[in-house]
Amino acid sequence: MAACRFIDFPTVAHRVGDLDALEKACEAAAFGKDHQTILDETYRKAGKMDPGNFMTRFSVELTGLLDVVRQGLLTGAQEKKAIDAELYKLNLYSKGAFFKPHLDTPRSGTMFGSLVVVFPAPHEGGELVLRHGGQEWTFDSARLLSGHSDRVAFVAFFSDVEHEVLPVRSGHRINLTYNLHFADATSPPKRIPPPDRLHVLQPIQFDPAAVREALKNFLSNAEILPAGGTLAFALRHVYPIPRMANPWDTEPWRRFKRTPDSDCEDLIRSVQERLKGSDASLYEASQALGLKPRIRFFLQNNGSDSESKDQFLFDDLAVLDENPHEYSPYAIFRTKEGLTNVEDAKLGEELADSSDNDSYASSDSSHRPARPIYWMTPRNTLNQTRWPYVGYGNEATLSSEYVSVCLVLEAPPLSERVEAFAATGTRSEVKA
Ligand SMILES: O=C(O)CCC(=O)C(=O)O
Ligand SMILES: [Fe+2]
Repeated sequence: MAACRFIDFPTVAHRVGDLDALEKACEAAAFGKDHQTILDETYRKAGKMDPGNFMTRFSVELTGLLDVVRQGLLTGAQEKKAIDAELYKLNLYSKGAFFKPHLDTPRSGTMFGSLVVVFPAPHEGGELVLRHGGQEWTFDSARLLSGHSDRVAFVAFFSDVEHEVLPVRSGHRINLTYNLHFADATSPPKRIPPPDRLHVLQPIQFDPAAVREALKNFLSNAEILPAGGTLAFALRHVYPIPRMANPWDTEPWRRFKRTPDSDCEDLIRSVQERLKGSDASLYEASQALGLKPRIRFFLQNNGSDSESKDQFLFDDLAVLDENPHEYSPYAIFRTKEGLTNVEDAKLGEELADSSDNDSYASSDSSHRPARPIYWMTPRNTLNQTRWPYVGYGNEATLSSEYVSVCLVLEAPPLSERVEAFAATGTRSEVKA
């Protein structure tokens, strides 16, 4: 059994002897790859200590940091939810240590992000570079902490943000990492206010008021879908959508399987309740504008014949008999009820459209015209699950079906929506 130690970070950070002792006490850090934990110094070179092997007086709750993180990362209903920071590791990077680009794999359905708190041991280099959606940010703890022995530097990010620690050039970079979870709904949020004069800056897409204005201006433009239409937005963050390793492995979906007499977890609702960051802002902004946003499943197919290229939006998984064969993805998703057959369309090239949902919804989707949908943010694979199947045409070919979740808005015709926007408070002007 490993010996337990008491670590006082602010002092250890400044006493060279303590730092050396800490370094010796750390183990080489491994990392997770393909469900295995491996040690590879070309990928990650750092020391680590597991939380069972040390104690510290530093409390992420008592510093008010959890509240700051909640306000900075979460919006809308999410922001009011209690979150927990689960201490994950102590990391120590000495000269030459680094950690190559990776994602922190969520370890449960409640985990949504990571928090890194860096202590004021002098160091140079060791920048944490974060990447998401083609953008890049640098968290330079060395610069933030330089000359301050009474500070910690922190960064929090969602689980779909790739990150990397650049090599430390001198000194020691010591941090604690935490897994961020949504806490059990029954436990009230820990209300510890952030310290005074601590300002949290939010990117604009996290601000529901700014998103609402942008969406309102866009839809007030008389050239945009004057007859109304369906707008779809890919979600920008990762939600716990079960993945299917192979077509026979439907176990991950079992808890969403509906039978005539058993209730099950509602996947759409659980995604909607977990919306975060810009996804939550968009949902909230659309609601505030009276646009009735919906999280829906989007199913597509890469088969070669035209029928199998069909795309659908739907809301619910199938109600199935208690028959083991019915666990097939085909049975789970092809509900054949409430499917809306859709096809990609481009703004400015709209067909005579109708905001009447029912004319496109059908129990026999192949004989109805496809409803045009306008993708406002490019489709991505963040919340997609895929399974292969053998398609039969002239020859048997291997095809795939994909299901993802997205946010869908039905824009009413121009005059109606402008009227609705006016009723939501602020005036909007129709731009010709
Ligand atoms: O040391 C850091 O800043 C990040 C560590 C990290 O990415 C991890 O432990 O997964
Ligand atoms: Fe990480």
